[in-house]
Amino acid sequence: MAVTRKRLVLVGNGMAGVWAVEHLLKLAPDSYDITIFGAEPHPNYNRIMLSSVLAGGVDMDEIVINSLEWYKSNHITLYTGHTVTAIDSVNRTVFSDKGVEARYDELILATGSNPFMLPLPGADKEGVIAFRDIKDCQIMQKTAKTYKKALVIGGGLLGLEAARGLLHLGMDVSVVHIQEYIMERQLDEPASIMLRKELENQGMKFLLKKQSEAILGKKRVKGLLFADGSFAEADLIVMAVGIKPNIELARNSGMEVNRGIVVNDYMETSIPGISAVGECAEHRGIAYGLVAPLYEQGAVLAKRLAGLETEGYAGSVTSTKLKVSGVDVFSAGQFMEPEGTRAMRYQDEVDGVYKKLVIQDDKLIGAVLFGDISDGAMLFSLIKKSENIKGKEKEMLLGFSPEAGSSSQGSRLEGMADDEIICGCNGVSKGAIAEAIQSGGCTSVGQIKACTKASASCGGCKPLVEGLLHLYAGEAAVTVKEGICGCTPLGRDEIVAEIKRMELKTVKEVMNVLEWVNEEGCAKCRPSLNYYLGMLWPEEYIDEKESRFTNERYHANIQKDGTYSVVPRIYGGVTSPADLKKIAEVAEKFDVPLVKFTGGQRLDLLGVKKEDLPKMWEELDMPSGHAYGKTLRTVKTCVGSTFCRFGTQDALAMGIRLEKEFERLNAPAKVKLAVSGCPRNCSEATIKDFGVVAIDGGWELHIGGNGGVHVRATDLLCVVKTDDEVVEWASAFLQYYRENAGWNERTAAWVERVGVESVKQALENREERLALQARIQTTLSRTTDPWKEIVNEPELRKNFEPISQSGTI
Ligand SMILES: Cc1cc2nc3c(=O)[nH]c(=O)nc-3n(C[C@H](O)[C@H](O)[C@H](O)COP(=O)(O)OP(=O)(O)OC[C@H]3O[C@@H](n4cnc5c(N)ncnc54)[C@H](O)[C@@H]3O)c2cc1C
Ligand SMILES: NC(=O)c1ccc[n+]([C@@H]2O[C@H](COP(=O)([O-])OP(=O)(O)OC[C@H]3O[C@@H](n4cnc5c(N)ncnc54)[C@H](O)[C@@H]3O)[C@@H](O)[C@H]2O)c1
Ligand code: SF4
Ligand code: FES
Repeated sequence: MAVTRKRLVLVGNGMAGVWAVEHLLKLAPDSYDITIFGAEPHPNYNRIMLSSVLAGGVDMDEIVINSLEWYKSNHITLYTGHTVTAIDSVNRTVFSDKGVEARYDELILATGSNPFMLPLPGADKEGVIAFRDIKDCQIMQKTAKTYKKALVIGGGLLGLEAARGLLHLGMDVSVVHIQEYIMERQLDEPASIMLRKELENQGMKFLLKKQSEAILGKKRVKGLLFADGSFAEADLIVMAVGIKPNIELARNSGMEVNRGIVVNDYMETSIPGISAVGECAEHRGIAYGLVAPLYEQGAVLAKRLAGLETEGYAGSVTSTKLKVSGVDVFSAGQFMEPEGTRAMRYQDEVDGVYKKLVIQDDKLIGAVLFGDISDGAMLFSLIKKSENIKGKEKEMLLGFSPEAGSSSQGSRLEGMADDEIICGCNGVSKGAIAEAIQSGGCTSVGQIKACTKASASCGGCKPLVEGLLHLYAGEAAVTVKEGICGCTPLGRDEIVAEIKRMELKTVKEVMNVLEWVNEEGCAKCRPSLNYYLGMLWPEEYIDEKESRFTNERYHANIQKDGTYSVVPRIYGGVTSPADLKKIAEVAEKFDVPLVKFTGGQRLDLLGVKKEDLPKMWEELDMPSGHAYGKTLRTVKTCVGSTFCRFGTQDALAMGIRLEKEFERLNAPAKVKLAVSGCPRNCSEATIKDFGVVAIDGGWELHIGGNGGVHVRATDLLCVVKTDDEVVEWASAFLQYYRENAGWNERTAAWVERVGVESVKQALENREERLALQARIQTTLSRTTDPWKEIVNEPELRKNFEPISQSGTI
């Protein structure tokens, strides 16, 4: 006997509704005759990816999720370009604006949201648009061909992604934001400031604390007037100031509505037979504006419509990732430290990294990451699981260690339930990915992406997808080599080789010739190119100061309160009464709040105002200790044979000689040395990048050590007899590291990656060593003391003057 199918009508051919239908078809393929109405003239597409279309990463035809063929093969009647204008819930019928009527047994409303348009005088002028659909995207692409100036109102996720896209299209873009800092709904102040600076580096401008008052122009927009009387020119205004759920149809049909269409845990509205899902739905007082919740809602709805048991929808914890190439920002859960919570922060201005974790009752409830978001997906999973994290807080803040990380991540992934969502953007569960690997034969992230769509949108889930690949494919997993950042598919070695081969001499030239995706580059590639060019062309390359981080630009370490610390060089940790007096006098004169000995045997003057830096350096008249940059930091020594009864060699003289030899050396990452006068090793030389330990009749030379978060003991490189040999080997090692490591790669990670044997082999031939030594000498001969340079150069001193209102720290 033929089964009678029920009639299912979906209003809204967008991501939420069609996903629920797709899921239903999997659970109960023969239960319903399905009709879909969509106001837009397209099949269902990935709205998220409009940002990537605008920014040039993806073509419009690549963002279609369900082709017309899909609707056909699933026997779905599709009415595109039809807006449903009325529902007769008594006779269970819907009516479209083009005269189509459709009867239903079950009706799903998935009408999404409308962009909120500020009701400003002049908002109806030509050139004033939102950013919500394909049409808006096409208008922006067309406008950029003839017009120059764009204003984006709203510095939230959407506004910033729109602004980045418009920059890519060649427009001059300013973001008008009502608050003091951007993305305040997702970020705290430090992360927001770091983000703004990075976007400014990419060419975006900001008008902060601006209340828009009127849009000026005749037929077409000419500019925007602000409440403070100021004015900004514009040929295009994009409003991105939030969204409001599209509830008109529901309201007019007598359904209970609030901000959204009110639904219960089973996505049922107040009228029997009518459900709502996605951005239009309000569940327990929340109407979401992201895709991840709609997959969770859609799964519950599909189960119920399929007649299966479901626990119901309990609400979603959300995370966001800004989709701007070259900028890594992540935010999840409650990031603003509500009462009864404690926060842990990590800020590294040298590498441009900021992390904040918010903890309540030993559970992670929120996180903000900037610069390094590789742990975002893992942290988000912990937030969702509400797992007890006592004792693991530091590991989480400082990053799941690369060595231990794979195994600890592996066990975490193993412990995840099969239905846990790994890719929030595309609703892909752990089980679906595992199946793609185990049954589908996927052996790379690319194949998993093609097979399941996981990692195809914002890319935030990629570390987890990679983790699952390694977990289930083991040695068969193919890790595809990645570019140094989102601006290029080229890796470090290819870039260095091309710079050499084509004799590229400036950062801009490298970006142009090697076809960077972002013309301006990003916080990762700009400083690394600056380093590679300086390393390859030491005699002609002029360092690009703007490619360096704050600390290296100001030659002082920025502190959490925005002041700086000053560390003069004290060779080998040996000072004199005269120098100590000078330091004390300067500290007193400039009211330095704290004077402290560092772990590297120097004196740190903390809490110095930026404008005082040049005057202090002038009065100190000592070389910079480079306590801030990717360069030689300190050479720690013990007293050695000069005073110690165990000492076999003069560790002090050796330490001072090495520090004088290599001070100011530019390196891929910071470099620390130490010299001990006997194997008791009081200067801890075996956790330094280059450690020298005296033995009877000579020196042991050690490499690749590290203290800090991921402690690594050194490997023994060789044993030498004379002091000159120590310097020769140290020179050769440091230059070989400079020429072969990736930017920002400490010697410990580098030695681990390439293997100590390969380093030994590269250095064993004396001729090679001398050639390396000659090259490091060339580099060192070009360096100057940065403090002196600034003290003697009035133009450079100006950079330290107090900042203007829109200036940066
Ligand atoms: C540019 C952009 C980038 C985004 N990036 C992200 C991101 O990175 N991550 C993230 O999580 N979220 C992102 N979002 C948000 C995400 O796209 C939405 O959360 C998601 O699309 C909501 O899906 P929905 O189906 O509820 O609504 P929609 O996608 O808006 O779909 C609703 C559909 O219903 C149609 N419709 C409305 N009323 C009627 C009617 N009466 N009759 C017929 N059809 C009707 C509409 O035309 C629309 O096509 C982004 C949004 C935009 C605009
Ligand atoms: N990467 C992503 O996850 C992503 C990307 C794009 C859009 N989206 C989603 O799309 C939706 C829309 O994004 P959105 O950024 O418009 O919404 P939003 O509500 O997140 O941000 C709007 C921003 O506009 C600012 N604003 C409000 N009124 C203003 C005014 N008069 N002048 C200047 N600024 C003003 C607010 O302070 C806020 O920061 C959101 O739900 C968002 O989550 C997500
Ligand atoms: S390392 Fe040896 S020489 Fe140096 S202080 Fe310690 S015991 Fe003395
Ligand atoms: S979470 Fe965005 S692509 Fe997977």
